[in-house]
Amino acid sequence: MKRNIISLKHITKRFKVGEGEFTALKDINLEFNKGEFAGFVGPSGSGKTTLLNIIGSLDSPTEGEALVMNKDIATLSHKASAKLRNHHIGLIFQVYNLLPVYTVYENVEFALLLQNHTKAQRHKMVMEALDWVGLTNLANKKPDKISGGEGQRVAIARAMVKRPELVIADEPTANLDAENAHIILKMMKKLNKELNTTFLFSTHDEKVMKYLNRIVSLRDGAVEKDEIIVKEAYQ
Ligand SMILES: Nc1ncnc2c1ncn2[C@@H]1O[C@H](COP(=O)(O)OP(=O)(O)OP(=O)(O)O)[C@@H](O)[C@H]1O
Repeated sequence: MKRNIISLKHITKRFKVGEGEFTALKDINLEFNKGEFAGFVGPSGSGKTTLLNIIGSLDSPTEGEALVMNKDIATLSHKASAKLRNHHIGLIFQVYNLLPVYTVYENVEFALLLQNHTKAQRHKMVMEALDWVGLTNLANKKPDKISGGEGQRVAIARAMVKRPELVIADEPTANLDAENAHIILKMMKKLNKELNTTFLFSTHDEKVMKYLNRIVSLRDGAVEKDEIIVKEAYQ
């Protein structure tokens, strides 16, 4: 059965620019169900990151209602939005943002420290997440001793270790070569199928688009097209 996980109604986002305002999102209406593997595409400046930031409760809309896992992003307190992110949303960015003084293991474990797990539970969860991305052998390495592709795989493990319902990936392949891009996309697709995690991307990358089950095209802050992709090329 389909379960709604994101409901965006009449979302508008305006930024103050000098004395005036810039409208980055204009009346966005979209619904996403649990388990979707979807992406926002569109030219630079079309509003992809702004929209992902609202869905990820990193920002709030100026107008409209954004319900994410039944939580109204516009009215969440600072503490409640941090809790939503810490427990239910995994974030992956173009830059991996690994903490350089910690090992791969510790970087992934970090995502669990705000939750109430014992050290033994954390160990099991971190090793499982590193296993998902094929990096258990690098657990004790520092980020400067691993490659860019491996760094992004650690970032995926860090996002997935708390088994979030939703993962937001903003241009996750932008710094990767084609081979590494396909490796991480296959990993994310596998996690999407096995754990039914919902993935939402922002991308310019044709390689990413080939994996998506749904492509929402944005232009000038509005939805231009919303396509469900029936045939899955890489399955
Ligand atoms: N904090 C801000 N203040 C002012 N304008 C902003 C702010 N954040 C974003 N914008 C503007 O909103 C528009 C949409 O930006 P956004 O980053 O969402 O686009 P994007 O589609 O993700 O672009 P890209 O593909 O280049 O990352 C851009 O014109 C941008 O300059």
